[in-house]
Amino acid sequence: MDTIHYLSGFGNEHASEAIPGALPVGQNTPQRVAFGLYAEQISGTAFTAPRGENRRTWFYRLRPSATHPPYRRTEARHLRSGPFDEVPPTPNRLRWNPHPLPTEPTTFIEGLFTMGGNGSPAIGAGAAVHVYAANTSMVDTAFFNADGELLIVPQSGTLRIVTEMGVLRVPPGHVALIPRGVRMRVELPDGPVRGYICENYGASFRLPELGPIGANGLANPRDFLAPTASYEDVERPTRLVQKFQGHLWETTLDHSPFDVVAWHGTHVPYAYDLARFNTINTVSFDHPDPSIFTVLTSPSETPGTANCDFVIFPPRWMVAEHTFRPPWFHRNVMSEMMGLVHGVYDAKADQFVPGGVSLHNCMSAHGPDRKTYETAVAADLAPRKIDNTLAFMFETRWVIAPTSAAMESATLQSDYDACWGELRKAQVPTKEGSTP
Ligand SMILES: O=C(O)Cc1cc(O)ccc1O
Ligand SMILES: [Fe+2]
Repeated sequence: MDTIHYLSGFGNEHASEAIPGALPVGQNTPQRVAFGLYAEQISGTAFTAPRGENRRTWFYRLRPSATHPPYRRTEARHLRSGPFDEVPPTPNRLRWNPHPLPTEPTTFIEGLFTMGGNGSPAIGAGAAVHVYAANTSMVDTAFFNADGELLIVPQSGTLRIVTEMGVLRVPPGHVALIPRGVRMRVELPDGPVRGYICENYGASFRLPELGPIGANGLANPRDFLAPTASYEDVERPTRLVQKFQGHLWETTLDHSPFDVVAWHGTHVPYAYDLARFNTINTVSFDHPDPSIFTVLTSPSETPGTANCDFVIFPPRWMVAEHTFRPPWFHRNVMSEMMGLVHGVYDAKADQFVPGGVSLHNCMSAHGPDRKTYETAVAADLAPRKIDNTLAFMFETRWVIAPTSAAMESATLQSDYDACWGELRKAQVPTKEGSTP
């Protein structure tokens, strides 16, 4: 396994050079950059975005990215983008089993399968949810997404993600955040992989405000790790594939695009170990709203109403007294797509399995399944650790429309509704005069 060095801190102005002296000091674009390197800026926000939001990085590279022939359209297989209008959005609760691992050689790009989404890259709002399943490393191939950033949640198998800024190692239980436009090559050092992706068309993910929680807690900035510069001086034909307005385009370079010798900036990829999440929850009674578990948020223009939140349900102690401890029954204005990295999710005793997906759209009634309910109302409320589990949710202000491929997939469960089917009616004492 290669040793990877990281820089710590979400949103920092990071700087890294693979060769001492490659990074200009005190300015971005010297007349002549050291070693004849090319200075090139990538921006992830408008130049004039407020300081706290502004994201951009300066690369110092062997060749400018501009040296490429035209792109041509290429096949997108099961990768889709907004507008999600293939099938009418459904108010029904849906759940899918995991996608099988491929039997044919399949890379990360070829193994992308879009489950659904909202908004579109054309309007710069909304998010798509993809799953991936792959068994082959990308070789002499690079990918970037012009449509938004990618939050990658591995469920099985480790990803080694080579980016323009350096290398990230992302096993299950960790996540990777790849900013819009940044080139990546996904390698599978330990064999086949499967996982989830939130493709965010809106404002980039950031740490949520902490309000009365204070200055520490939830995901702490220093646990987000950016790569250090490492470059390839490779002159071999390389396929460069991009997703642009929902379609895949490709061109062929005569060199590796991972030729950045030094860089500095804020538009950088991160890896984050979800075990570092400082989970905060009730120590008295009642089950708080799951916003307490927000790792990252993409805000919309409406305060407090996210374009998309990334929320996790990690191992934690349950201590609430005189409380129904699992997630309650609810109908939410926000729409929820969930996945499970491993273990059992505390609202679903059965059939929500690692690698699976569930969808509960705006106002669709859901909550604990029957078995969870019956167990929880009968439970002795000693402190109990929910352990060996990691579920998560992409929660968004807009309805998530599934793709036609997701609706037609053999992985779609036909009997999800049945998990709430046999909940017994409450027995209230008969009140005099209550019958018409
Ligand atoms: O539906 C779900 O399982 C997600 C969820 C969890 C929770 O603890 C409270 C509300 C909610 O939507
Ligand atoms: Fe929910």
